[in-house]
Amino acid sequence: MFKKAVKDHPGGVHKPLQSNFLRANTIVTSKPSPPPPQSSGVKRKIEMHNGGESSLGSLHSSVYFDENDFDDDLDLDIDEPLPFTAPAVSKPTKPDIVTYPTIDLTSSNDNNAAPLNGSQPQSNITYPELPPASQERAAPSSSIQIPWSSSPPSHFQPPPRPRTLPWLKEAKEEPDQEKKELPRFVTPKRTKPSEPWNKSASAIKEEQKELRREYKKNQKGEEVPQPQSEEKVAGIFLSDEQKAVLDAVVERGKSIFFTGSAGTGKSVLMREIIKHLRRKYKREPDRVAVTASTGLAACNIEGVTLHSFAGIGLGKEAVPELVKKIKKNQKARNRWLRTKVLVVDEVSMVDGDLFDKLEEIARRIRNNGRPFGGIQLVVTGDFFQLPPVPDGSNREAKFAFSAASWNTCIQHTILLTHVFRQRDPEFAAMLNEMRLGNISPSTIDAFRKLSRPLNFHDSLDATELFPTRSEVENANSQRMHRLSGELMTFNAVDSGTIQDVQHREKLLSNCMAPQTIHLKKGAQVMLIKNMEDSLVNGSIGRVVAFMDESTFDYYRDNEGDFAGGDGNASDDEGLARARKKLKPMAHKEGGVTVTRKWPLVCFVQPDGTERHLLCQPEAWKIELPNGEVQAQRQQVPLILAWALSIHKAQGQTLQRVKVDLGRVFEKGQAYVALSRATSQAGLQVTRFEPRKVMVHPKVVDFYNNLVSINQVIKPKKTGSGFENGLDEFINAI
Ligand SMILES: Nc1ncnc2c1ncn2[C@@H]1O[C@H](COP(=O)(O)OP(=O)(O)OP(=O)(O)O)[C@@H](O)[C@H]1O
Ligand SMILES: [Mg+2]
Repeated sequence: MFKKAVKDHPGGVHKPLQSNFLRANTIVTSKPSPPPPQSSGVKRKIEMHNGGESSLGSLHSSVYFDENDFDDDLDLDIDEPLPFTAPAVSKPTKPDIVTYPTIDLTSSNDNNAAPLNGSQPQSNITYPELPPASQERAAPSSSIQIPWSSSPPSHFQPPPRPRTLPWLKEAKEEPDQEKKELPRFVTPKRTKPSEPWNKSASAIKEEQKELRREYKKNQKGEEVPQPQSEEKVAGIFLSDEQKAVLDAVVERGKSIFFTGSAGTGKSVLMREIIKHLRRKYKREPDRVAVTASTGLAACNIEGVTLHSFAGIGLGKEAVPELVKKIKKNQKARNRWLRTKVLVVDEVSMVDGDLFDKLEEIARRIRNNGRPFGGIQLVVTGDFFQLPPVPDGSNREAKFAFSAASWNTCIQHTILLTHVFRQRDPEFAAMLNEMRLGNISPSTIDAFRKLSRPLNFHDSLDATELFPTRSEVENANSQRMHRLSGELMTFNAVDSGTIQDVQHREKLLSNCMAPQTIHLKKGAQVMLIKNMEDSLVNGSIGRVVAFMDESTFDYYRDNEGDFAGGDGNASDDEGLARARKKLKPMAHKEGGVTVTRKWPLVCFVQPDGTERHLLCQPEAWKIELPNGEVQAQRQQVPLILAWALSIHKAQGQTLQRVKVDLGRVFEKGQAYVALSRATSQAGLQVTRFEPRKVMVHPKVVDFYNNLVSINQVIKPKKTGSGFENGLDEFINAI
């Protein structure tokens, strides 16, 4: 069957390279290969890493090392841009690796894998006669409401305990919190903000009565009806292609690299995979290691960096030394021994040499000759986005797919094709051209037209994306200075098992939440946690007041839409009046204690509705696979959002974005910045120059050589999709 497919589609077949034995690589794509791009920017010198002498004897010498977790991706929010080098036109080279249609559809058992140094196993290849995947059928309609955003799975969980009225705190705990809708400090959706603080005295009295009634009921043990939050975080409806990857990873134990352009739901899928893997290994949670290339990306999925997981410090030494180092570190050694599945997010920033080192370390420490010591790899990222950070030496960074062991470790490469972020197919196509560095004149024109200022009829500005941290800080502090209100400072509470405060701070400095955040009324902020289905990581809003929980509770329940949204003087008067009214009542009922004030933020939804959220501290964790929380930060879930670094914006979905391409200097940066936008109407691009859209030629080669499953499977005459649905699709990978 496979031979037949190959015969029918000879162009789709490439010879595997650099592989000691055949492993299957299945690539599912519906995109035709783009022409080779013009390469530009700094030319990278690629070196192949020699793993050093790998005498096994040396593994047993006794050198003691501490666990040395260096996590620092501050450098990614680069301080100073590198000088821009004129683009050098490079001839497309032969790819270092070819992901090839040597599809091992029969092998579902990893135990069959041969040792790296073993002879080449017989390729046992069959190929199903399947029509190509129907993306249209597979994916849910792109016009459905997007119910979630980038955040770790725990953020979708309800808050730890239900809200009770402050003076009912002593009331007995609800026996089954899971079953209840859990309200948060959030107002219901409203289309129009009404006048604030317009509560009449009689209404207040009525409210007092109601509260007393509820209090009495509660004393009698009756259930107090809790205010219902309008909607819960919606369930996840994965598309068929996402489900296929999930199944291949969780049920079939495949080592997978899934990729796709920005907004194809890689992060959503990865969170779902992690959730399922955790469920699968719930009795042995340390079997699943969740890692990412950078501290920020790791923090976003509540994992650790790959360096931290490996216990290799900066990982500069040769493999034998690193192995010694790990063996002397009981915790790190155990991690290597216990791990069954290694999740790696944002792999585009993982250095290829590091990948090879880790692969060899895994085989040696685990004393297992299979690829990556038999560990199942679940890897995701988009190599057209940010590349590995150069390590400071003259050596240029090398992509993970250029690692010698990449092809042997990754059994299947799957390209997600349905773009969820941009519902407008024309805009999605423009971004895709940009991604591939192959921009047509009409697309250049269309991008140039986006230089006009954005015009929205609310108080929110577009978030400006900058390549460097200093530009971001300047832009945000200039805007803060223009605001006249009182400056409120929120300091994080940090904790964790790492006792060395400096080390812990260094880890936490990569966290999205800052140690200290200064806010004023009127400040534009971004929510950095998922709170409700419409208040998600990436939602942009404006601080309208600072208030304590009781004040918020009271007015949420009474008036709901009390904050006018623009932080003007009448709000202040209203707030003062409200406090006056609330105080005597509170004391009468047994003591509302006026606690700390938190920022009240008015978020404007894409449909124009407003939600108010009292932003109280949330937690960010850096957690090892065994559950040890190395570092934790509790902070209000906000950052200033007039400006954001491209590094911090990576992975985000933003409704209004402004990018000056004149400032962009790194490959992939322009694409990352522009692809955050959900629509052309919400994107302003200035100084658009095709030469600023820099794409690494090696990345283009890599993706060009991903062979479409459509190319090797002869479509059935009857239709373009898999006739028997998902099962067929899954069987094809
Ligand atoms: N199956 C799905 N159904 C509906 N919406 C989805 C689905 N998968 C992802 N989305 C939405 O699409 C948007 C982009 O998803 P996500 O951030 O996971 O993409 P990504 O591939 O990780 O993008 P990037 O490469 O930019 O990080 C998000 O708003 C997300 O909620
Ligand atoms: Mg993502």
